[in-house]
Amino acid sequence: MSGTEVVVYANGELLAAAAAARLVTRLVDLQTAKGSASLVLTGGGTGIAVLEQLRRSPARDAVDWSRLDLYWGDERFVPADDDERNEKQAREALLDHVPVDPKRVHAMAASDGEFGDDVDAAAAAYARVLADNARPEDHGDVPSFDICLLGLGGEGHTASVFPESPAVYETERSVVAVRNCPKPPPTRVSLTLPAIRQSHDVWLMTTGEAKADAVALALSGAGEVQVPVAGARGRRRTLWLLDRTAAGKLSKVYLPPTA
Ligand SMILES: O=C(O)[C@H](O)[C@@H](O)[C@H](O)[C@H](O)COP(=O)(O)O
Repeated sequence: MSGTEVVVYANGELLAAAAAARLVTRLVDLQTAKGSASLVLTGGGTGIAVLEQLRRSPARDAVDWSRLDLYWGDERFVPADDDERNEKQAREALLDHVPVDPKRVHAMAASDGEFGDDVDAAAAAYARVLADNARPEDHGDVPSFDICLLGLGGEGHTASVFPESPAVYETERSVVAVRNCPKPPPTRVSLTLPAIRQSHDVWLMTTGEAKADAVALALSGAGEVQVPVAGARGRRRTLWLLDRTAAGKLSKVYLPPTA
């Protein structure tokens, strides 16, 4: 049974810097223990801010970037050079500045890629990428990601899994196409909650008062259909990294003791 932990930071910038520091430490520990590590990246302002802080970190290159397997939790189904692409934002923020192994960077297809505008084919192809990278000890078609980074929306979405959406009801497939997404761009590819739950660690990172209700609902036992982020749990650990405003509606038990 995984443990849920909540850490609250004074502001969003401190959250991003601290999350980047946590990532360096955790990735180095994993690589020391087992020779490699796997990390699922997220889109969104907080997720990209963490990558930017990681690029600027003096400890950045303690990570052996050549032994890191990189995936995405979701992707906007737009052309590869579209600024809305999570992959493009991640490359500009970090990946183009560190010596990752291109064979170990597993991006989701773009709408001008090999599948054209067929978002279902793009989703199915990514499911095959996950299956190809799963090992026997993963007991299925999805790797047991070491760390899955996720953001969340004010109505409780995570990745591109939205409340009451077809994606949130998916129990079999690991990756699905998302259409008419409430958050633009409207067409996306996303891991499903069962795939996210393959992760050893899930880190939920968010800031801002607009997220406070979703955070409080998810941490007070809300169901995943209405609050999908409530279903984003790690097998070993579920870590919530929040700024004070996003934590503003949590019961005192989660908040740091007042100084
Ligand atoms: O591709 C996406 O849009 C993200 O994966 C999405 O799930 C994001 O993480 C949240 O919407 C939070 O975004 P913000 O951090 O910008 O609020």
